Amino acid sequence: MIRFGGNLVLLDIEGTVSPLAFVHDVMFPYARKHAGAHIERHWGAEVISQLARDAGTEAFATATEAEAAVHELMDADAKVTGLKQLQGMIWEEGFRQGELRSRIFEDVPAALARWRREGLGIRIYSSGSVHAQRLFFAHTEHGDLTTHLSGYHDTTTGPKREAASYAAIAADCGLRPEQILFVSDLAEELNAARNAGMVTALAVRPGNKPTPPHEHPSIHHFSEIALA
Ligand SMILES: CSCCC(=O)C(=O)COP(=O)(O)O
Ligand SMILES: [Mg+2]
Repeated sequence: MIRFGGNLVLLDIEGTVSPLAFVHDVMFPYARKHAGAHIERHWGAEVISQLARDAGTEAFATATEAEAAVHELMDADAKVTGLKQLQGMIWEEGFRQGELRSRIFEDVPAALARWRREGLGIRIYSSGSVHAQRLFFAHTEHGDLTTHLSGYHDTTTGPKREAASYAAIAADCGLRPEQILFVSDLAEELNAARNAGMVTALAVRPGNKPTPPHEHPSIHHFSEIALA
């Protein structure tokens, strides 16, 4: 049990709120399958230029070349801004057409409601774009959960393994880092958050990869987070 005396819970998505398998076996394949057609429809858009920068080139000569770059970046599970924005745009179509519905762990809706009742702010920090995060929480198997959330952060704030990103989030929240509890499945992200001064907890969820030795308290269920 974690007794938290602060003001805001900051949550990662993959491996914390949602099973790793859902993101990797449903959402990523959906983006991969529709990338080519999406790139062709949005040829010339800023997201394609950003994608080219992510891929280390000035510009793509053809949509086929851009699609190949998407596949290569996705093979490496690259958490880069252009790819994440493009994925978000593709998922938007899936969510709106009812082909995608976010799978989240059973304890999440009740915990979000309880924390909000108790006066805690709840924000998300994920590599997925803010646009994708909003869609993800608006279309869950448990309904629209966005009413519980007070803010969203993605890689445009900074990489998730750098302390400066967490300092920037705290500043954006108008809070000191120690007033924020960050929950993630990755020790590297938690180390960065702790280096910025945040309180941390490792989410141990079914299907997560084993975590190397670390010094963060572990939780298996969000009911293990209680107000001090
Ligand atoms: C909006 S759900 C998709 C999440 C995503 O694209 C991703 O890479 C997962 O990263 P996280 O930081 O949530 O572990
Ligand atoms: Mg994660």
